Amino acid sequence: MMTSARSVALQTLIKVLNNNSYSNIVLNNALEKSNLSHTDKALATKIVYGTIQYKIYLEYQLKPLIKTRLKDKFIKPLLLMSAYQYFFLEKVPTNAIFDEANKLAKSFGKKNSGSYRLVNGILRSLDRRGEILPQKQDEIKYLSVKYSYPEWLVKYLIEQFGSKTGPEILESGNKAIPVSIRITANGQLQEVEQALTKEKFEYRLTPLTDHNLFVHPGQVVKTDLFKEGKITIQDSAASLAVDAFDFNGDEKVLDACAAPGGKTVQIAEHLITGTVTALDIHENKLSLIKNAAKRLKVSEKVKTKACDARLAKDYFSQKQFDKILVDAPCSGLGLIRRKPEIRYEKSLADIEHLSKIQLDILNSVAPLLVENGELVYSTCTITKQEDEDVVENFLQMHPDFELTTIQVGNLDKQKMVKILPNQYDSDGFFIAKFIKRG
Ligand SMILES: C[S@@+](CC[C@H](N)C(=O)[O-])C[C@H]1O[C@@H](n2cnc3c(N)ncnc32)[C@H](O)[C@@H]1O
Repeated sequence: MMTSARSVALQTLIKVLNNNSYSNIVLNNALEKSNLSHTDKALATKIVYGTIQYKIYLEYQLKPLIKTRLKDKFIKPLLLMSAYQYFFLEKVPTNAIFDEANKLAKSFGKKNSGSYRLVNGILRSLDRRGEILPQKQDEIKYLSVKYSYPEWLVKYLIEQFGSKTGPEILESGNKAIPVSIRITANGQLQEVEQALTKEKFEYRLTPLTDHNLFVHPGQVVKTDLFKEGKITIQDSAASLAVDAFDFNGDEKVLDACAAPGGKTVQIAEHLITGTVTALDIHENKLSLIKNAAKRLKVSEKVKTKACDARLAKDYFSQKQFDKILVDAPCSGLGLIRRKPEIRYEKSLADIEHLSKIQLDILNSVAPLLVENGELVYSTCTITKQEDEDVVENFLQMHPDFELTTIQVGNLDKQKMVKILPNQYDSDGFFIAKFIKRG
């Protein structure tokens, strides 16, 4: 079988769309096995993620044109990825897309199966007809197809954020992601800027913080700056959660949901004699935290432990920690730009279920905090149930805790920080800070 960017994309999409395999794992395996050039790998990646991202839109375009049952399991993924290129890759000429689709249909299909003619016919009809969208009056259906999100999620975001911001959030989830790096305590802005310039990276400060830069191209992991722990990859909004603490440097800190350790190391950078205990429910993820700590040269300040944070109160004594971070497991709806599948995988039931876990974790760690200690709660989602409602429920259950205002990064002082993904070229993120009063 031939190996080309599109054949790798098709093999990947067959597994992802038919078997629900994880796109990043299947794609990385396929790319590693291939001998594609850097440019072809980039094209295969774009086609795979773009097709998944726009699946609802593409299915809507193709459905009226598919008049027979598609027996071969490669046909639907091939039609979807061809339609993706047709509608979204402006630089690729239509004939090239269709010729490639024909070649793939011939090579993936059984001999004399007619798949090739079927694919060719459907794509030619698509070209004759062009884009279709539902009536604008049917707002939910229209936005669902236009931006390719399930209808429940469109409805949910419109209800929460209104008819202006809701669609802006949907649109932002389809935009390309600029890679954000954080300059660590080992680096200095000027030094990092000089090294990036020397290595021909473009960069600019992020609007949210002065310690994060957007860099292009994003492959900074091979630079000495990264290897020496002077920079790390971290979203600018996510980097604000740790900024919400007021550190002295001698604190005992608990990071209750820590892997892969992005915030654990950030906490450790603020500590001189203090330590941070990093928990994660998945033991196999602890090595990620240890590796991050080693690279950032903070290993001696970081302890790791496999532990369900809902049971933390059984493992640690009361008032043992001066500061606690709960960067909770969440629906991740602030990360849609990075993870195209999230929009199809999550449901309202998941949001409800996660909000219970979040509250359980907060309840479990609350007794471990000293009087006047700081508890920061953060999520990379934007749902009220997982953000503001969890805060409110926690406050009701713990009259000894009070919500305190936060001033982080370049944002004004506010009661709780809610960053929407359409605002600052960052992930959607939420931060609340409590002080424990006696
Ligand atoms: C949002 S991620 C944390 C990201 C991390 N703080 C960072 O900045 O790199 C949430 C983490 O919580 C872990 N987790 C999920 N449920 C947990 C639980 N009950 N107790 C502890 N960790 C949990 C997940 O394995 C995941 O690694």
